[in-house]
Amino acid sequence: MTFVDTLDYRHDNPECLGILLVNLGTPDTPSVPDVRRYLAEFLSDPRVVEMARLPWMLLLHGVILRTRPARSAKAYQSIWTPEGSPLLEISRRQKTALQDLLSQWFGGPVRVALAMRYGNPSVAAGLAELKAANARRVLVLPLYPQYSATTVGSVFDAVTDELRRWRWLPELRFINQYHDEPAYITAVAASIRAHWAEHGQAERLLFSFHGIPKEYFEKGDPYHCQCQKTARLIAAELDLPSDRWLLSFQSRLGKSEWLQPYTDATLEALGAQGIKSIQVISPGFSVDCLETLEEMSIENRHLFLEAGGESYSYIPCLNDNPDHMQMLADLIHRHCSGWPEVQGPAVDAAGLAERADRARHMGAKA
Ligand SMILES: C=CC1=C(C)c2cc3[nH]c(cc4nc(cc5[nH]c(cc1n2)c(C)c5CCC(=O)O)C(CCC(=O)O)=C4C)c(C)c3C=C
Ligand SMILES: [Fe+2]
Ligand SMILES: [Fe+2]
Repeated sequence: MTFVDTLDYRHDNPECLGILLVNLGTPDTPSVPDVRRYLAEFLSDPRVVEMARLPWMLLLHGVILRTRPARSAKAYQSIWTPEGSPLLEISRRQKTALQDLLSQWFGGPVRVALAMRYGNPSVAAGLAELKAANARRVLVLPLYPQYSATTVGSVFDAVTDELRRWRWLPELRFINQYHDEPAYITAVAASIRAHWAEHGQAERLLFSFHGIPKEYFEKGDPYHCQCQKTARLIAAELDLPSDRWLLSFQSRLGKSEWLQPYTDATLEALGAQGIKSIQVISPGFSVDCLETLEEMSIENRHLFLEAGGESYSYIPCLNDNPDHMQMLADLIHRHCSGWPEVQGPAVDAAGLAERADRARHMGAKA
């Protein structure tokens, strides 16, 4: 076994705190070969598809990777921007904003790196960036508000698989979820209120979360419960009565049953029941991506309008808005408590409260 070494080790190398942000990942380009490469990595992950390996690999390589990439590439092409994939581009902006905030907040040097669970920049590259900065302590933040083994569990696997190869391990902490963080709930509720202020309130508000196979939930994945709680807390923060909002699960893949109710069927049913206006939001995604910009914003709009609905609006993810960045910086700050770089003159409670006020003010203007 050869390990990843630290050949430039010196006693007086300055240390820093490392923050590794990890999101799902995206193809390098929306071309069919790049989408196929990305899907092959994604769908080979046993956290994502738990089927027995041999039959699944035969099905994946024999059927799915011959058909799905063309369809998915078309969907990616419809959302691709001059800067590239929205998921990666917005994640980069989040990284820059968090680097700025945390550099001000922490008493010592801090380095924020961005990684994608599948595709690029890889988890190994993100960890290598932190290693090059001599991060002796690393906090991993998977950018998923709700825990699922398919997402957060898989980030843990990727991080630990890479670190198993290192000679000198950093101290490691791992954020598991933030589905009921008060500042997260408040930030999502504020984005809904801002949408209402501009466009008025629809008859229904639909919270749509990415689905997972129902079997995973039955085996103890807490994702379903955390989605329910997120939605309930946001509705409570908005004083929205229970008959005005609904929760559903989107993006089902394959033939097995996933978490119900499904978003597409819910929208069709609402249209058929005579509901004319709906606003939809996806509080399970940290940034806008294929699943929100194409599926929620374009495809599902057609379903609702064809079913008799008249007005459909998609409320964007929090992305890099200041409330969101403030909330994530605060989450990181708390999870780093006790580590040497966190102490020091840069942070005290009054300073933090003042910064929170400033960020809220910026958010109100944005
Ligand atoms: C087979 C299984 C899948 C499971 C389980 C799953 C869970 C899951 N995914 C997200 C977040 C995202 N998924 C995205 C795209 C995407 N998801 C799957 C499959 C599963 N996801 C596929 C095959 C794809 C690729 C696109 C396609 O071919 O349909 C994305 C968007 C990526 C982008 O580039 O924009 C996100 C984000 C969560 C949160 C989750 C479980 C909780
Ligand atoms: Fe997915
Ligand atoms: Fe539940």
